[in-house]
Order: sequence, then C-alpha cells, then structure tokens
Amino acid sequence: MAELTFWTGTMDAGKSTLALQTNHNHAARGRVGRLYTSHDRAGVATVSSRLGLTAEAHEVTPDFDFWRTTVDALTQGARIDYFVCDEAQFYTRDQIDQLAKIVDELQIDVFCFGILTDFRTKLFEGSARLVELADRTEVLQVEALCWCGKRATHNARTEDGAMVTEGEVIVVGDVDVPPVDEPTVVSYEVLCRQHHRRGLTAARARAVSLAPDPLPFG
Ligand SMILES: Nc1ncnc2c1ncn2[C@@H]1O[C@H](COP(=O)(O)OP(=O)(O)O)[C@@H](O)[C@H]1O
Ligand SMILES: Cc1cn([C@H]2C[C@H](O)[C@@H](COP(=O)(O)O)O2)c(=O)[nH]c1=O
Repeated sequence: MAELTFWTGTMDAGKSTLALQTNHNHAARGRVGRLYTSHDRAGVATVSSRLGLTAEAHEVTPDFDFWRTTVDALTQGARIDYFVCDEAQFYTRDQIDQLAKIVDELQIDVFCFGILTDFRTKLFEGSARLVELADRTEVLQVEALCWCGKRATHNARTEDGAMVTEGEVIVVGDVDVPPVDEPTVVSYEVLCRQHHRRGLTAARARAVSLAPDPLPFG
C-alpha cells in the first residue's frame, strides 16, 4: 500500500538531507520518482541540503496541480513510483489534498518534508493539512539546538539579531548569523519554546550577559 508520510522538524534539522537520501535510496533500487520543492534557498527548482548536496526538482507554485500533472504523465505512459516533496509547508491545502488522492487512487508513495510552524508559531497551511491527512507524521531524530542547549522546537525570524513577530509569512532565508556591519538582513534562529516566548535570541542573551552589573548602592 502506498503511503503519505510527513517528515517534520525545525529549520536546520536535516529535512532536505533526508529528502535527498530518500530519493537516492529509492532511485538506487530502480524505482522512478519525482522531486518537488518550493522556494528553496538555493534557487528555483532545486532541493539543497546544508551538507552540500543539491538536486534538480520541479518547482511547486500555488497554481500547480499535482493531480492533473500526474494523471497526464501516466496517461502518456510515464512510470512514477514515488514523489519526494521538500519545503512542503509552502504547498497549498488543495495541493496536499491532491497528494493524498495520488497516494490512494494511483498507489504512488509520497514523502513530504517541511517545517511545521512559522516565525509566529502558527502552523503553515501545507503542514497543517499534512498533519490532518498523512498516514504517518515523523519528527526528525537529529535535534537542532537552542543557544541554551535545549532542543529547539521553534523557528524565530530575526532582524539584526532581534526577534520579530510581524511580517510576511514567506521570506526565504537561512539560520546563518548575518555579518554585524550588513544592513538589516532577515535571518532565522531555532529556539526552545521558553526563549522563543521571551524573544531571547543568542545575540540578545549575549548582550544581556555582557551588560555591566548594577552598582550595589542606589
Ligand atoms: N559542517 C557540517 N558538518 C556536519 N553536519 C552539518 C554541517 N553543516 C550542516 N550539517 C548538518 O546538516 C543539518 C541541516 O541539514 P538540512 O538538510 O539543510 O536541514 P533542513 O532542510 O532541515 O533545514 C544540520 O542540522 C546538521 O546536522
Ligand atoms: C520560519 C519560517 C521560515 N521560512 C523560510 C525560511 C527558509 O527559506 C525555509 C525553511 O527552510 P529549511 O530548509 O527548513 O531551513 O522557510 C519562511 O518563509 N517563513 C517562516 O516563518
């Protein structure tokens, strides 16, 4: 029986690496797959892992129809055994519905990878629908860590090291710390819930710890 699987974790947890490994392992056994992604940091129609691997993929835009494209391909004689779908948080609710239908009606395995929540801690549309529909939702075993050493569970968006909670939902970016002298750059940092709640990023925690102690006399 084909399955719809959702692999999730914070940014930098290893999802794209696992997506590429999954594709490699299935292809190595002669299975025929298609790789999909949306808004990858490395550019359009690319799946990229921070470990250096990249692969060509099909770009999923909001109007892309998985069902129609797949039925058309099969009708024209193509063989498809599985899909690997990276950055699935950016897919629409309808697109996830189409993927579930493809699993059930066409017996094609669908492996999805994506983050669960955005910088405001709200579920992404695609991820919410995947949690609702997937046969299995798995959390990646490799732990991304907060600066305090606890498991990171949330994705913070930062500007000049300070956490922000307002803005567009989709802003492509990385978890690298931007150079201090650069103009305002949107970046991301993974945090534990406590530090996300308090807006306490690594830069802010460092600034607080370096602040001089108040004098003992008033
Ligand atoms: N220099 C490195 N050496 C070893 N592992 C690394 C290195 N750089 C990144 N990684 C691993 O790659 C992971 C990020 O992989 P990636 O697939 O890009 O994550 P995601 O798609 O979840 O954002 C990190 O959590 C870390 O385990
Ligand atoms: C939290 C959050 C993230 N994004 C973007 C930033 C990255 O380009 C991707 C996540 O990629 P990764 O492979 O999991 O590191 O999503 C966003 O647009 N909005 C957000 O709230």
